Amino acid sequence: MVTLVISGIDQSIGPGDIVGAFINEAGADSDNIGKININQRAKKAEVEVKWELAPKIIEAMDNNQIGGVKVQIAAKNPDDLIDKEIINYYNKFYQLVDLERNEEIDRHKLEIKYLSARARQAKGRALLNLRGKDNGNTFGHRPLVKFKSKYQGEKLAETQITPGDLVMISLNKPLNKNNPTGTVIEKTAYSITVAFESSPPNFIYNRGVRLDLFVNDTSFQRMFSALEKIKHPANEIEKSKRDILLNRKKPEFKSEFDLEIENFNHSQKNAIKNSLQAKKLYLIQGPPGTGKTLTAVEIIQQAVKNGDKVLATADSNTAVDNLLELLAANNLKVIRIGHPIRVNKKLREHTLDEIVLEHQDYLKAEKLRDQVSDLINKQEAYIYPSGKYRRGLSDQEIKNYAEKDLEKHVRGISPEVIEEMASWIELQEKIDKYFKKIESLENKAVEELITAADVICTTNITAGAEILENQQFDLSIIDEATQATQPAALIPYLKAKKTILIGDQQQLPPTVVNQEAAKNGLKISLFEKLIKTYQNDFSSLLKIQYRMHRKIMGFSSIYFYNNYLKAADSVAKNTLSDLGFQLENKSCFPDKSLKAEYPMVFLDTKEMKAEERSFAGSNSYDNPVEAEIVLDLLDRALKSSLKEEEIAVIAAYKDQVDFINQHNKFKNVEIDTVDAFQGREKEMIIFSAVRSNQDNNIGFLRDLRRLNVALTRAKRKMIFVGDSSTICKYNVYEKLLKYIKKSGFYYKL
Ligand SMILES: Nc1ncnc2c1ncn2[C@@H]1O[C@H](COP(=O)(O)OP(=O)(O)OP(=O)(O)O)[C@@H](O)[C@H]1O
Repeated sequence: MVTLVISGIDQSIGPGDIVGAFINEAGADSDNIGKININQRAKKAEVEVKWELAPKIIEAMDNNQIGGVKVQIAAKNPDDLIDKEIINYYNKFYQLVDLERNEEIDRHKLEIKYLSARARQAKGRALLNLRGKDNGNTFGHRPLVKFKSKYQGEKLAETQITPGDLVMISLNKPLNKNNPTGTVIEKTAYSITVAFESSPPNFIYNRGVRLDLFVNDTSFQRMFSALEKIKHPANEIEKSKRDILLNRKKPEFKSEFDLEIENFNHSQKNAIKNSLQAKKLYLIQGPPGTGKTLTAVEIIQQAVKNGDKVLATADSNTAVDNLLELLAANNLKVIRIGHPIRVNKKLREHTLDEIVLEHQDYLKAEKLRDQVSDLINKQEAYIYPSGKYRRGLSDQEIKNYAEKDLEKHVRGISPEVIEEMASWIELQEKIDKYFKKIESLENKAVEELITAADVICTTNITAGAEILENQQFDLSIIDEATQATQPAALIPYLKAKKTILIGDQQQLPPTVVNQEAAKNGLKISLFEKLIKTYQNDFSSLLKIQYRMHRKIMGFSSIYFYNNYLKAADSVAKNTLSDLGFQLENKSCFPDKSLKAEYPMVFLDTKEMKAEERSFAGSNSYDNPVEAEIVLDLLDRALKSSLKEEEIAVIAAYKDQVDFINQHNKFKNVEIDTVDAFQGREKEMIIFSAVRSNQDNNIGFLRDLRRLNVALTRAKRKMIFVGDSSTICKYNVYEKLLKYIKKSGFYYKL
């Protein structure tokens, strides 16, 4: 039941009139109507009606008459009229985003609250005793402030705060909710420069301000806005995309058309063609190295040829830049939107902030800015009409008195002061006009550029930025779609008539910090949700990969891709020997495992004492013996002519990454976690599984998507180091071991 509120009734109206009107005018049945409460004093009545009938009654009765009296009628709670499944979706994701938001805020706030300022500085997440100085404007006239130590010539403390981070500035009260936030755009040993969206409060120029790494709340607000659109779609596009999301409507195809494309393999062509023929939605699953980005760019190019306006997004700035680089190389009219500091330097010329600098209207606005600054200088010569001087006179009154050429004081203000204030006010009026003109010229320039572009390239979150608010697109294409949470991907999804999502649900899902949010569904990407419904009719799989030797690919193909994945001829047989890699034929284990003829290797520590360790208070693990094995392998490989840049070490746990890093002497060998390596590749990868215990506990190695990512980063050689007696108690790892024993090299240390 839904409660409807009828307003405007008078004393003559009783329950019978209401029921009668509902039956006669709205076709209701008396069974559909429940309790009726009339409040004569408030001239209102509350009536319970069946949910299905409520919209019909509102439509028929609002501004209609009951018992000859005109009434208004609406739902007591408008959300009650929305379908349960829509409200449930909205409520669920609203709560999950809220949990995530609070977790991020709490983490920072807790640390700010419980750590002393010095301790937080020592952790690298705060800088103390600073002093801000105006440093002009940059990028679209965002005010810039440069912070240095308040002690002249003193270096800043070591910090993890880097350009692109969001920081909060405070003076004595780091938890005050009105503290301004800004983006770091430059950092040197002596200074850190922050761009603000609007003029920051004056206190930041005091001595002794503090700068803290903080949360980017805008991201969360944009996700909330996208969710609001699910509940209240503002147009047909949002409504139809919402219905597809919730499986209330099928996406459909347009009529067939011929497409001539070269240089793409069969599965790519298929995906491109289907994507172009899809009316509202298409999903492309691209296993590692299968040309997802290249396929996306071809779709965009074809769509633009057909006159479409395209929004191209991904979750991370790096992935957006990858798209941008290819799009720009294909001579498309593309604009990158986002803070230039977060855009790769090579590609900054494509950012809106740079392109706008050449626009006629923007140049005009710049000239006006010069003129306005002259006016501001002039204004300084006059008395500012503060309360003390104006004594309650309004601007207009001051101007009127000045015109009268007064000879006497007014309210104790001398005629000279009145005249000065009037001059100040007149100049201010001119300045305001100039600024209005400047703003409208700048807005016009930005709008013209965005309207004229074929492709707008930005992150999922920034697709929700204000400057794109009124833009609608024919197509939005979301790369890396399995790494974005649903509320983030909904932002570009809801902005276009059609959306193509490209990703791989067999690789790592989005990062979610709040455990409850993760457990309740925030880790399930939009791609993963949609492919469950639309896999058969509206998705394609890319089947040829251009990265790995076929034996490196083999296990992943069998286990994660139903054996559909094939290695392109150009890579299928690539080994380390093609890189001029040579070994002396020694029988030590590193040499044996580095032999080019074995692309896939398992070094088993089960008979060694190679136990994992975990430090109190840490939920991470390291394994010093495995680390030593890894370092031996590195040493040998580099002595045998492999380059440091060609090798990476991936460890399953952060503590192991840190441990290996501490003992590694090769600066350019990258050592990192699986999660950090998603989307990357190297000629050779050494993987340290870390877990080795009596309880066969393998922790988050149980998420097999992590295993899939780890196994698919190497082009020519993949060495797996681990304790089979712990990890191979799990079926997949046992199968992996069997696979390597059969088609690679297995060695018991
Ligand atoms: N049809 C093709 N013919 C030849 N090379 C191709 C083809 N398709 C893709 N490639 C190559 O494969 C490599 C991987 O392509 P791309 O970066 O687009 O893949 P991806 O699926 O996005 O990779 P990742 O899994 O790392 O995200 C690139 O070097 C690309 O040039």
